[in-house]
Amino acid sequence: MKPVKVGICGLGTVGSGTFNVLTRNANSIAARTGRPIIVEQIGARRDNPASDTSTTQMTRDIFDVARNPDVDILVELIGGYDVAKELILTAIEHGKHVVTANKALIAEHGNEIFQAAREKNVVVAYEAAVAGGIPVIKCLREGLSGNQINWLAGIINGTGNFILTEMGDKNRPFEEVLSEAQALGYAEADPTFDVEGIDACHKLTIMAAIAFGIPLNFERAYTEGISRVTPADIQYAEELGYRIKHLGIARQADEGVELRVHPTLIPASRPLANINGVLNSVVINADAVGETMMVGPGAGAEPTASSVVADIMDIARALEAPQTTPNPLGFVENALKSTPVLPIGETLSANYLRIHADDHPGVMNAITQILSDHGINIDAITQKAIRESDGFADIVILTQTIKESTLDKAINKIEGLIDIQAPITRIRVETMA
Ligand SMILES: NC(=O)c1ccc[n+]([C@@H]2O[C@H](COP(=O)([O-])OP(=O)(O)OC[C@H]3O[C@@H](n4cnc5c(N)ncnc54)[C@H](O)[C@@H]3O)[C@@H](O)[C@H]2O)c1
Ligand SMILES: N[C@@H](CCO)C(=O)O
Ligand code: NA
Repeated sequence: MKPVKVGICGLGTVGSGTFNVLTRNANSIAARTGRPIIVEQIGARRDNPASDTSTTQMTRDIFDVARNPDVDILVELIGGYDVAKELILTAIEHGKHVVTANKALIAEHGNEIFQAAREKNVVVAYEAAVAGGIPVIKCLREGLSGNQINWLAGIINGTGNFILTEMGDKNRPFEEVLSEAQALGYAEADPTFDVEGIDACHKLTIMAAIAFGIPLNFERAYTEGISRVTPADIQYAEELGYRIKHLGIARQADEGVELRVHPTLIPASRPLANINGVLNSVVINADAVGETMMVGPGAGAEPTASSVVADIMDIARALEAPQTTPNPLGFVENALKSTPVLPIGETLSANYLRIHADDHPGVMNAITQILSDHGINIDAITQKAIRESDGFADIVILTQTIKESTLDKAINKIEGLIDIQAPITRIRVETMA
């Protein structure tokens, strides 16, 4: 049988993992797709000692791969924006199908790339872009396609979850854990994407588009990272029966869609609160199925390659039995809705507040008075022992559900009190996730 020919661009962590899985499992892959899949060419700046590519055609110019008439599927694993986008558009222009793990590119330029693919009747597949090895794109686009999705929430950055877990369990310093995540191949080329929530927001944007049938809306999503979460917050949350996780949340609300990424207090008994280390997990709540949860490795060479290879195999099967090219978001052309993404101020949630305050009579009263003036109910309030020689103590408050913009006003007022050290730490609480 005529083989399906793949060109891999980028031979780093994921590129090398993909080469290894494709070659190691070649027999079982062929048995499943009906055609052998071979790596026809690799575009890379240098060899990678993790892969034996000595018998594979190599080029230093990745655009050779995009133009190679023998390549059926181009696999983009170089990362980044400009060159990766040009590479993918060139491959599409040459009639090639594309597989990518590049969530940044899909979230920010996917609308344009998908349009180009539609015009050329080729597939752009990106399972590896969201939650690494967890087949969550397939789950949303195929397995749950008969449902109306109500909300989804996920731990979708392995590096961030690894850092929060190690800081909480072993009290390890932030920088040390980040360096370890980089050495293990989990972190993005620019690790601020992991730490400041940008990577998670890319993934959330992609999932929300498939879940709600809306275009990719990265620039409208709200993003907050984990860099301001302290070991004290982790400990106080624990004392109140919560864990702090970095979540991406997409919810269908009455007036639009909520899209937000931020540290979140989750009741310790909820499944997502117990997803630790580099593991990712996504909970999906939908009208017919109810609630489903997927868990698995969200980063790393072979877990990510597992998804890249599955996309290659799907395309190989489609080449064997041609059908209408599937829309990358799973909705037919022109069926995407223009549902607005709600500004963060319009969203509702309960909140954890940590207020560093001068420890003298009346402070607690002044704070609770401001909250009450804004109609904010308090679920719990405690003053912690004085931690520092300045005589200041932490006051920890759990509010009931309130509109974000109302709480912003109250926080602003509290930060204006003379006895308060600004800024106040605020972490949203989710009990459903
Ligand atoms: N590492 C993971 O766990 C993981 C998981 C999911 C998705 N991703 C995504 O996969 C992609 C690749 O990530 P990675 O971790 O393998 O990165 P990496 O840095 O390990 O590999 C990228 C490789 O591409 C090469 N490259 C870059 N530009 C090139 C060019 N112009 N010509 C030739 N080679 C070029 C680099 O030299 C490097 O070897 C990124 O988009 C990333 O976001 C990574
Ligand atoms: N840097 C990403 C890689 C997987 O997308 C993470 O840590 O989750
Ligand atoms: Na995935």
